[in-house]
Amino acid sequence: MSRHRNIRNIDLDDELDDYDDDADYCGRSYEEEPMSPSTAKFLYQRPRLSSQLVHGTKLSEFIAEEASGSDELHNEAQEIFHFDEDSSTSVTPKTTKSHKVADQTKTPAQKQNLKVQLPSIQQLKISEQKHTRSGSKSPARGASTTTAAAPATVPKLSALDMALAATPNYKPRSRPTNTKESINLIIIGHVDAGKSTLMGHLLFQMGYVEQKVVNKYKQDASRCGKSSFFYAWILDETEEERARGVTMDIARASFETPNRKINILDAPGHKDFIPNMITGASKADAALLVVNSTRGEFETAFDQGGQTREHSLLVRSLGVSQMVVAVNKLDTIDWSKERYDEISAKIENGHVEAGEKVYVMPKADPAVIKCNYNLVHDSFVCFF
Ligand SMILES: Nc1nc2c(ncn2[C@@H]2O[C@H](COP(=O)(O)OP(=O)(O)OP(=O)(O)O)[C@@H](O)[C@H]2O)c(=O)[nH]1
Repeated sequence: MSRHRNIRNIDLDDELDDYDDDADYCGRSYEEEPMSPSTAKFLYQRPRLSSQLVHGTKLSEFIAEEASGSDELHNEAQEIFHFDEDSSTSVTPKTTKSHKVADQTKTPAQKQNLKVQLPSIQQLKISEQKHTRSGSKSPARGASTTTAAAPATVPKLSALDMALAATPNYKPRSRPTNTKESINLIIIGHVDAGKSTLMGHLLFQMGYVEQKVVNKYKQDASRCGKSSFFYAWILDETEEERARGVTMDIARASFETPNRKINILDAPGHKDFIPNMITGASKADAALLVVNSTRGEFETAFDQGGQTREHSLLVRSLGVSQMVVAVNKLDTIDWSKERYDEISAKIENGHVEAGEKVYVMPKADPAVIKCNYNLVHDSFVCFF
């Protein structure tokens, strides 16, 4: 048997009758179920609008009655709507199509009886008229905007004013007055050039690290067989970095000169940690390139695919245009002036061509370094 119904010849009236008969299709008909007296007393008895809106009733009176003694509601209604009760003009409701069809079937007498006169409202003024358009070409629209002007008593509040009013104790945050110029200085260079040692020693000489801390690092480092790294431990703080004697991530520290605050970003020199170095370089304002002057070491780091060139090119591409070069480990070349000149010429020729400002400065053994005091006073006069 086909499960499809022949809907072409279906009688819709019969179908609707059947639908009424099956009112309790889902179990029962709610209309037929008698309501218990206890339930009925909780039902809201809505007052009939037609009984209250008798001929000539003003909307303001209706609101006042509906409030039934509630002065607050009455006042609120009066604030929102402004009525002109002397007006003779009335507003007739818009009739829908179905209403028009129903009206055509009624006699004129019936129409007269059924006519409900709505309250006379000449002007319905809404405060805070927001929908005015200055560029409107319609005269009617322009006229309505002038009559709908907000009364002088209603203050016009912007969203910001209202937010500020909601937070009465709001005070704009003032910036601290003691602001030194802050410089992010990234320390770059080939692995084992002596970056962490140089910075650790600098911080110690400036009094940012206590003597007893350095003594402890000295003891612990020598116990681990890394005695020469005790200054580097001031910045290399993780267990793995100390055990391997290699900086793996950017280490941060800062010191202050009379006019500036210098934020040190000690970058890892090993090529495996180039991404970490780039992260630090992206925040840097200036760079300190540390080169190892030891014979063979400088050449490896500078010419033979080391990180000296790579780091300096990376920081330059990230917007760092000023760089100081510290020629380190001069003790290993017995303070040779020739070697120092050779290295500094190589560096200056390799960078000045690119328009960089490069300052090459000598750097001695950490134990005898003499640049620290002068660094504090913004002077790069060093002795070697
Ligand atoms: N002889 C001598 N050795 C130095 C000098 N500066 C640092 N060193 C030694 O060089 C080694 C490496 O020093 P680090 O400070 O760890 O070098 P680094 O550049 O920070 O190393 P990474 O961060 O791992 O790239 C350590 O054994 C230091 O003691 C120096 O001026 N002279």
